[in-house]
Amino acid sequence: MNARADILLSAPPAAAPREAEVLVEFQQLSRQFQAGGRSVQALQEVEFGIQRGEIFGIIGRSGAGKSTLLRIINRLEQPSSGRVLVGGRDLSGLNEAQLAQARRGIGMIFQHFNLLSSRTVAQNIGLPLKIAGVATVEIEQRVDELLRLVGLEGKRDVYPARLSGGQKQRVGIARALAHRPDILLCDEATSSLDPETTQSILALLRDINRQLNVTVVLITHEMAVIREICDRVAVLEAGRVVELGPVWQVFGAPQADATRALLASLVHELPPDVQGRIASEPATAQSELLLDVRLDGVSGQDPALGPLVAALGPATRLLHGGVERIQGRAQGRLVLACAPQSRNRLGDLARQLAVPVGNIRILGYLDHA
Ligand SMILES: Nc1ncnc2c1ncn2[C@@H]1O[C@H](COP(=O)(O)OP(=O)(O)OP(=O)(O)O)[C@@H](O)[C@H]1O
Repeated sequence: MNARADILLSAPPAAAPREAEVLVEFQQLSRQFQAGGRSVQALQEVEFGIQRGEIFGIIGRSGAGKSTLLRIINRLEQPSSGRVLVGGRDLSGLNEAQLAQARRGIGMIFQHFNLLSSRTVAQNIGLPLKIAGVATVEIEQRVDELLRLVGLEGKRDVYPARLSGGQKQRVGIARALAHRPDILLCDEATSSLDPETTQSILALLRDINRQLNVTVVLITHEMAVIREICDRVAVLEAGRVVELGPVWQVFGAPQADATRALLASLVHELPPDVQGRIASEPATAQSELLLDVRLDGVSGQDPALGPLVAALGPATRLLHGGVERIQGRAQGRLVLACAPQSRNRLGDLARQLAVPVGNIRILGYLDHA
């Protein structure tokens, strides 16, 4: 699907070298809510900029303020104090018509797609244009371009109920791009999709970003998504930005406790496609048991593969690992996938590797559904 976005939708091509132009700027932004007679400080003195052309991630624990921050960009929420500039412009002084016009430059997609079930794919995509009073012929033409962009040419007249989750999100993306926005806000856009579909939607978002130079701002609970496509990331904790920087830096050497806690799911350094498929229970009979084995020098030997397979069964696979010898002892880590029944043989495995059984952790189950 990646190649789809080479259809440039009659937009000018992205300039090759991107200049660091700040497109969204938060200035001393705070937001309070009154709930049940008490005040909740959802955002506190947030101050940073998002550059044109980047894919920017916002992460944080539940309740940290991510949605509020995202929704303030297109004024679905209002700041209590401070300012947000979009393209150098403060949207707070605008009347309704001006705000509607400004919002056309900011598309948004959602976790649950928010499609109208009584409208076809084409009607859903064309709706923002219809509302804006665009002529029918022009809408038809634009909808065709957008259908090609998201790879849904064959689904023009289908109703949402007949689409898969990934296809629904493609419709959501097409609709969000109808007005050729500069910014695309993504609110947990892949959180209800399976790992493979997530990858294809991320590839589409990346293509849209690169080919159309649309700035993407996304919030997600999935750290693997941030690692996969974001250029920079901000970490929110109790409404404050506690860390911000390029993803390689923040994920490679997290400074804040909040960041370290969020990244705990990635410490095993599994490839993103594996990371996204780990579940706490086996989903199907084909699901594999995933083990993390720490070799901490107790064993004097490098782990031999034969006895390891003898303990866990012939279907055992090595997914990730590294062993080094320090002062003649094996140190390292192995991540193994094996048959779920091997769960009862962890004692054997510990004996074969000459490690305490506590060095073997069950990470979960790898789903192949
Ligand atoms: N309309 C509202 N009225 C009252 N409190 C609100 C409202 N919207 C958000 N809050 C509160 O503001 C804080 C930040 O909420 P927000 O939804 O922005 O966090 P979040 O990081 O997006 O959380 P999650 O990951 O769970 O979606 C929370 O304490 C939340 O309960």
